[in-house]
Amino acid sequence: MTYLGTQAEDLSSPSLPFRKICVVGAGSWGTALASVARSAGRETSIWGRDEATVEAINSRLENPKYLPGIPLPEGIRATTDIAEALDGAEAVLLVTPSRTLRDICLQMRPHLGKGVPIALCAKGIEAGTGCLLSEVASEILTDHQIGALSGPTFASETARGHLTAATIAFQFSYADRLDTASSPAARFAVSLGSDFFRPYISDDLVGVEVGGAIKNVIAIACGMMTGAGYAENTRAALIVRGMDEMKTLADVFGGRRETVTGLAGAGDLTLTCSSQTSRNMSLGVQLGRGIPREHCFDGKAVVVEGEVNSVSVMDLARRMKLEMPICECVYRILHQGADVKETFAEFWARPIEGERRGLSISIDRPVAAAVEITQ
Ligand SMILES: NC(=O)C1=CN([C@@H]2O[C@H](COP(=O)(O)OP(=O)(O)OC[C@H]3O[C@@H](n4cnc5c(N)ncnc54)[C@H](O)[C@@H]3O)[C@@H](O)[C@H]2O)C=CC1
Ligand SMILES: O=C(CO)COP(=O)(O)O
Repeated sequence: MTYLGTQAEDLSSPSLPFRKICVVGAGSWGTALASVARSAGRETSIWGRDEATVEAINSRLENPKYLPGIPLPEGIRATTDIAEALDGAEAVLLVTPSRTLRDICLQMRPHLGKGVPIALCAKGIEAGTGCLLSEVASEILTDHQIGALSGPTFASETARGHLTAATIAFQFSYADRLDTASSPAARFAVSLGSDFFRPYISDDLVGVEVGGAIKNVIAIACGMMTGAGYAENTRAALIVRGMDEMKTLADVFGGRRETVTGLAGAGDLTLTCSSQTSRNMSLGVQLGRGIPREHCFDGKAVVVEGEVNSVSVMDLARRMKLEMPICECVYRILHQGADVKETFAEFWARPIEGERRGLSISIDRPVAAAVEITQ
């Protein structure tokens, strides 16, 4: 089996799949991942806090609240009891929204088996502390290896069995490097891989997490500009300038730029900025069309990670004196009442600058042209 390294290595021991995987969180992505694990042949449990959802998964093989009409494979055991869900689990996929992470880790801690690795599947940066989610989890679950699973993965598509690729990242310990096949990343990959789900392995946890956290904020920006009438050229430009902001943050945390151009960075950014299946993009489109926030999604509460995370990202950017102008536009519109059209008009009228950071050029534009945008 060949996994990591610049030279292909032949590993004598094959990776051992986890016997039982516990998915914590029975929303759309948690349910889709339980389906992935079960379809790959794993014993699979899923913990959810909603009795009705748990009951429906067990009795009807469906999650009517989050993935209505999508059949789940037989044999997923759903429960509202976290101790029962974690009992005997050799690995955990943690799939509740980013703001709940600290609390869920504390709930899980007494029930986790010794050394069970945990892959975080939420996307974000903790509000207040500016910590990556892996830093939060590592602080609480000190005896467990913490990694992340991320990539261009709409839950409804994955659950329907559409081919999906994702990155599974864990920092590699010295022992992992000696025996790559036994590393948590490799074991998660062989445990989840199937004819429709293709995991790629990475040892750049930070790069993967930064990609996931920033892409949602940029997707809101793309949505806002689409809703406000900007065209495809502008959206493509925004995606790539957004990737530049990912690189800025990856540099600060010690992530790799090549990860930013991989599945969990460019891949997820492209997906999320191209489709209103994305809740982040969709929120942006609605706001760009002038729909007040309280009326977006017909007034329903929907998890929009980029909305909360624009606060933590900007907080971090300010503290570290980083320039992240697109994230700043989103923050100002969402949280300071700035106008969508005026804010993005100002953004595109910034002084001319080098495409690459570090190429130190800043030229004031000679003419301030007023451009009327039409749909
Ligand atoms: N839906 C998708 O396509 C994908 C989502 N993600 C990420 O997965 C994470 C979860 O999102 P979704 O599953 O989409 O959300 P969702 O809205 O479909 O479900 C949220 C789930 O979290 C639970 N929850 C909410 N607050 C909780 C709390 N305080 N304690 C315990 N459970 C709580 C809800 O009961 C529900 O089961 C997010 O960070 C999202 O960015 C990542 C990849 C794909
Ligand atoms: O992360 C996702 C796809 O990879 C889901 O995006 P949304 O949270 O915007 O729906």
